[in-house]
Amino acid sequence: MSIEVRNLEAGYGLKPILRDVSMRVEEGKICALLGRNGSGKTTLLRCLNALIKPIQGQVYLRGQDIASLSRVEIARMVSVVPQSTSAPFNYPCLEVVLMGEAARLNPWSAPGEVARQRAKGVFKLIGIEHLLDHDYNGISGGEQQLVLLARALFQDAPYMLLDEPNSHLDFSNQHHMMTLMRQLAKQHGITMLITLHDPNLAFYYCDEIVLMRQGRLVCQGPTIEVLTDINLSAIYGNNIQTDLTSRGMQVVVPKGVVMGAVEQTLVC
Ligand SMILES: Nc1ncnc2c1ncn2[C@@H]1O[C@H](COP(=O)(O)OP(=O)(O)OP(=O)(O)O)[C@@H](O)[C@H]1O
Repeated sequence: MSIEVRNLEAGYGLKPILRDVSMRVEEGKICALLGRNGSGKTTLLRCLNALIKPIQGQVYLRGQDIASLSRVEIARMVSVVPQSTSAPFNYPCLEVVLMGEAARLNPWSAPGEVARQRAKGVFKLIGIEHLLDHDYNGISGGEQQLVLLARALFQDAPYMLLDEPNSHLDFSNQHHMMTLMRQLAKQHGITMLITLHDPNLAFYYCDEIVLMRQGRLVCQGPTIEVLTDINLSAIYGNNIQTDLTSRGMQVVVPKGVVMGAVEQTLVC
């Protein structure tokens, strides 16, 4: 159940964004994709979900080249939590989550009572039962993100791609969700790729890190080995560094900030 990318070159139209990207994530691992805005993280996730066809190179899921799989076969294997929460539809949240069943249904059939009960179980797991009957477009951005996460969990696929799933979540929900993701990856062997902007979330919850810069993979490896000061400044510039908390936890902090006072101008 690994994900493997070999020598991938891909982009939009004739413009390549990703160049020579090769990586592998083993079953049950959570891998964080880190990189600055525009470095190609979302584009890579789109390739893994076959939304973008590579110019060169291959993506393998379960050892199968996804170019040989149908859309339905891919949808049965890959669930996605997209970056944007906006939707052209305005269904009740329960119906939005039930859409996660689409790839398993016969044409013109609808999810039955068993599926509905299972979907309600996912709402409970995430702690959003109160949203079941709300209209999707009538809830907050963070609540929409939790509903999309519920849809991905309900889809029950062996691969999960999450594009900044925390961007609208409050501090508590960010950690609740990442803890849940980690439990699911470990208990059910789900392989996850997740784009993050907070390297600390990667430190706490992810097994591996892929660092990207300008469409290229800079390095991949175990979190503790990759999130070094040298690698972080190669990606983000020299205004952040690693540090140890009084409890011995490794964290990433801005340089030159002491108790709310900026000692030096942050340099990007
Ligand atoms: N639909 C598109 N058509 C053309 N170019 C695009 C499209 N989407 C993204 N790009 C370009 O591809 C590059 C990589 O974008 P991508 O969204 O993959 O970056 P990212 O690392 O996910 O960024 P962010 O952290 O800001 O979400 C950027 O230069 C972007 O402008």
